[in-house]
Amino acid sequence: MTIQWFPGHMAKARREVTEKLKLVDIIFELVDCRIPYSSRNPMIDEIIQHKPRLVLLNKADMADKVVTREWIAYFAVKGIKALAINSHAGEGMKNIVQASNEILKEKFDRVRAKGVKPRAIRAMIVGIPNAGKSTLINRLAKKNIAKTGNTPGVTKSQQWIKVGKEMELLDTPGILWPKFEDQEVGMKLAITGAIKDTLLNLQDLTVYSLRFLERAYPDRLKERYNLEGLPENVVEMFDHIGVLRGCLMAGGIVDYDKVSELVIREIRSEKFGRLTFERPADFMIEKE
Ligand SMILES: Nc1nc2c(ncn2[C@@H]2O[C@H](COP(=O)(O)OP(=O)(O)OP(=O)(O)O)[C@@H](O)[C@H]2O)c(=O)[nH]1
Repeated sequence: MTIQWFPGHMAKARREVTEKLKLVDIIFELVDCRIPYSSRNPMIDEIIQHKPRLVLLNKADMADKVVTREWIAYFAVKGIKALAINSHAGEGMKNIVQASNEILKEKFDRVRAKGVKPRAIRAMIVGIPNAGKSTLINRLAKKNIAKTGNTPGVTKSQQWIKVGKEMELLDTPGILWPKFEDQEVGMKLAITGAIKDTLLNLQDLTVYSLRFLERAYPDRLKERYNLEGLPENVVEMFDHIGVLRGCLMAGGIVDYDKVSELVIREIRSEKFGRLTFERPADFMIEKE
């Protein structure tokens, strides 16, 4: 199921998150570590306002480690604590509890100062479809409560899940829409699997991805496709890959659809190693 983000659905999603905000002390804003800008909801600051938040850079196992550190520093400059996590393998889970305690320390110290023993921290996860919300809930809960899937939009219908003694997590995450109006953002959402390929032209996505690799990871691209230099024209690159990998039609003509499927599959299956599709330096002047 793909969520259709019509204006009515956006308003409903916003209302639901705003309602749940009242129940919690802290928001876990889950984003994809490979696209920390593009996988954020465009209205997130306005929606969560002054509620304390922790940004969780999920799928860090697939992202470029060097760039991940840059993103953590970028958020720190904005006064926002960000952590790299891998919900799939359960890496970074303890850090989430620890960081939440630190963020809420003043608030809970005030309660303690009145002689009252503070209750557990209440948290909720907010993110765009396919960010890994259900996977993270299951990891924090240490058992399979939420339903997961690799198709965007499977998270369904609330109770509190205990995360150790110190935290309680809402079992239903807040699902918000991505910034898909921007075509480049759309490309990055598609290449990381946050939106379905069928929403875009696969050859366009491949051209975008090859240009990205040329710019950001030229050596990996050259090595993968035995390229001595980088062709000036992207069609030449398609032809080269097509011949090299046998993506041909009758008569030896290169099949651009097959080349596209191959390149996209290889990027997604980490044949180019860990990739991050955007760097904080690109966003120093806020686009929002
Ligand atoms: N490699 C890797 N994969 C992850 C990680 N977290 C989640 N995934 C995968 O990402 C896909 C989406 O995860 P879900 O937990 O279903 O995402 P969701 O945000 O609940 O998705 P919706 O229900 O669409 O809102 C699944 O295939 C997960 O296995 C991670 O840290 N690393």
